[in-house]
Amino acid sequence: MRVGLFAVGRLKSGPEKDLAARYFDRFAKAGPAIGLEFSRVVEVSESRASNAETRKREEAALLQKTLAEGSILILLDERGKTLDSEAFAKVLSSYRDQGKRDLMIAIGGADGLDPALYERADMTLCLGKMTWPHQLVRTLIAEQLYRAVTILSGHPYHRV
Ligand SMILES: C[S@@+](CC[C@H](N)C(=O)[O-])C[C@H]1O[C@@H](n2cnc3c(N)ncnc32)[C@H](O)[C@@H]1O
Repeated sequence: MRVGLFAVGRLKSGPEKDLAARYFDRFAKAGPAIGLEFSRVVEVSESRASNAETRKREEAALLQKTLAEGSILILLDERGKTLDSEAFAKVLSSYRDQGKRDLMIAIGGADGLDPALYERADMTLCLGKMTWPHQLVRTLIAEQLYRAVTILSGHPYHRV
């Protein structure tokens, strides 16, 4: 199963971008052995429309364009479902075992994500009840993807 990320908001070169890239790279190297491949990071600029509803709708349209048919869509949202790392790993392996080909994880911009996406989404995932800036969210989810691979492959990176 191919796993990708859609992010509203571009990361400038710098430590946040480097750290996220480091975990995506580790995921890309370790994932194929257990049937998880890194597909891509799609980042789009925040819409410049004058009201939040329009901005979110425009950003959602860009996300919809990137979704392959039948893709699993996971939205990141502080009001979503909280999972521990083992449970998140199980979610990924369960979609993989169902034969899903693509999974996309989406991070919203300053306004959050468009309500229509919540109807389309397979899951809304919370990375803690506090609100994080999108730059940090990218690194957090990249690390959890890599951690999930280590959990599923029995690698000692993950210890409890
Ligand atoms: C700065 S936040 C936007 C907050 C916005 N006020 C909202 O209501 O969604 C940017 C994005 O980061 C992600 N995000 C921030 N905190 C999060 C958390 N605790 N768990 C999951 N995703 C989070 C979400 O995708 C959110 O759309």
